[in-house]
Amino acid sequence: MIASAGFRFRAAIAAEKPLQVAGCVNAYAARMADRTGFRAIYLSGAGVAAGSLGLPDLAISTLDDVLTDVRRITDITDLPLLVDADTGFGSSAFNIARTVKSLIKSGAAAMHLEDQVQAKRCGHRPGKAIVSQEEMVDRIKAAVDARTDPDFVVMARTDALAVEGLQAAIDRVSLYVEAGADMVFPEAVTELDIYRQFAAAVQVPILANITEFGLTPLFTIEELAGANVSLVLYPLSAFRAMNAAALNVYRTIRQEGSQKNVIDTMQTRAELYEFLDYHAYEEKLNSLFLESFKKSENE
Ligand SMILES: C[C@](O)(C(=O)O)[C@H](CC(=O)O)C(=O)O
Ligand SMILES: [Mg+2]
Repeated sequence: MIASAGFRFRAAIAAEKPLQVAGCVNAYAARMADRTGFRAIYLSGAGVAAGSLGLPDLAISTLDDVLTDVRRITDITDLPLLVDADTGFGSSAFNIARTVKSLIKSGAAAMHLEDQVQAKRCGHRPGKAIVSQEEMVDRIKAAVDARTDPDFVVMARTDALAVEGLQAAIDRVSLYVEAGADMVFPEAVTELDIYRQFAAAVQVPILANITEFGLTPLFTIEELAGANVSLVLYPLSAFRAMNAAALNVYRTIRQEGSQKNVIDTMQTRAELYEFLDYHAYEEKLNSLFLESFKKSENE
C-alpha cells in the first residue's frame, strides 16, 4: 500500500533540509514541478483566487473552489501537496473539521490555517486583523481532532508579526503548537533572525514564505538553513512568470499580427507532450483499439 499523503510530506521534510515547496497553480504546473525534482508542492490560496477564479485573495473563494484544484493536482502526481486553507472556510469547529476531512479525502498532505479574521487579506498587504489567541487555539484543536490520516499535517500560520509584533507572534505560535499544530508558518517575516527566534521558541518545523514583491526579502536556501528554517515556500513564483510571459504573447500578437517574435518564449509542442506523457497515452489507445480498427477497415 502506498504511504498516506501526510506521511509522504513528513518523509520529504526528513529527506531535504530545508524542503523546497513549489507553488503549482494547476495540475500541469504540478507535472512540471514533479519532473524538475521538487519533493513537495503547494496550492496557494492567492493562486486559486487569481488563477482559477480571476479574483483577488480576499476571502472570496470557497472550500469547493480549493478542493477542485486539489483533486486535479493529486490525481496526476504523488508529490505531497500542502494546501492553503486560509482561515478554515467557516467559523465553527465543524466547518474546520469538514475542511480537514475533505482535504484529506481529496489527497492533500498538509494544510495551513491562519489566525486572521474570516474576511482575511493577503499576508503581505496592509489592513490585516487577527482573531484572539483563544479563537485560533480552538481552530487548531478542531483541525487536529478532525484528522482521518494521523500523519496529515496541520500547520499554524500566524499573521501576528505585522499586527502585534514579534513577541506576541512567538507567544501565539507556542500556544498553537501546544494545541497540536505540527508546524509553524510565521507570515510576512522581514529579517532572517526572526525565523531563528521562532525556531528556538517551538520545537517543530518552521516554514519560510519566500513570496516575491512582498515584505520578505528573497532569502536563499543557505541563509534560511542557517536560520533553522525547515520548509521554504515559493507560492506564486512560476505563476507570476507564466503571467508575464502570457501577457507578452497577447500584446505581441495584437500589436504585430503574428507570434513569430515571441515563439522562442514558448514551450514547444514536443515539450508539452513530454510533460503530459502524451505518447504513452497514444500508445495505450493504439494497443486498445488499433487492431480492431485495422480489422474493421479490411472488412
Ligand atoms: C502564501 C499566500 O498565502 C498564498 O495564498 O499563496 C500569499 C502569497 C502572496 O500573496 O504573495 C500570502 O503570503 O498571503
Ligand atoms: Mg494565502
